[in-house]
Amino acid sequence: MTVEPLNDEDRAEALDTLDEWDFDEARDAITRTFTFADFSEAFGFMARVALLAEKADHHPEWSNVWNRVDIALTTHDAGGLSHKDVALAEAIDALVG
Ligand SMILES: C[C@H](O)[C@H](O)[C@H]1CNC2=NC(N)=NC(=O)C2=N1
Repeated sequence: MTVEPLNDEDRAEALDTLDEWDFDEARDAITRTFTFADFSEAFGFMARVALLAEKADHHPEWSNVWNRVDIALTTHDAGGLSHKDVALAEAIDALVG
C-alpha cells in the first residue's frame, strides 16, 4: 500500500509535538530510548508495542538490551517519515504515560 511521506509542514509539526523523540536524519526516522526496571518490564512493553504495531500494520525497527528498548520509526513504503510513524509514536507514548 502506498503511503505518502510527510511534507515539510507536517514534518515540522510532528517533530515539534513529539518532544520525547529525536530525529535521525540519516534514516529519516524518529527515535526514542525507553528504560525500564528490568528485562521483564522491557519485554512486557515490547509485547504491548507489538500488538499496537500489528493492529496498525506498521512495525518498529528496534533493539533490546536487558532493560533498554531502542525504537526507530520510519515508513519503508514511503521511503521516510509518514503519518503512520507519528500515530505509532503517539500510541507508544500513551502506553508509558
Ligand atoms: C505489506 C505490509 O502492509 C507492509 O509491508 C507494511 C508492514 N509494516 C510496515 N512497517 C513500517 N515501519 N513501514 C512499512 O512500510 C510497513 N509496511
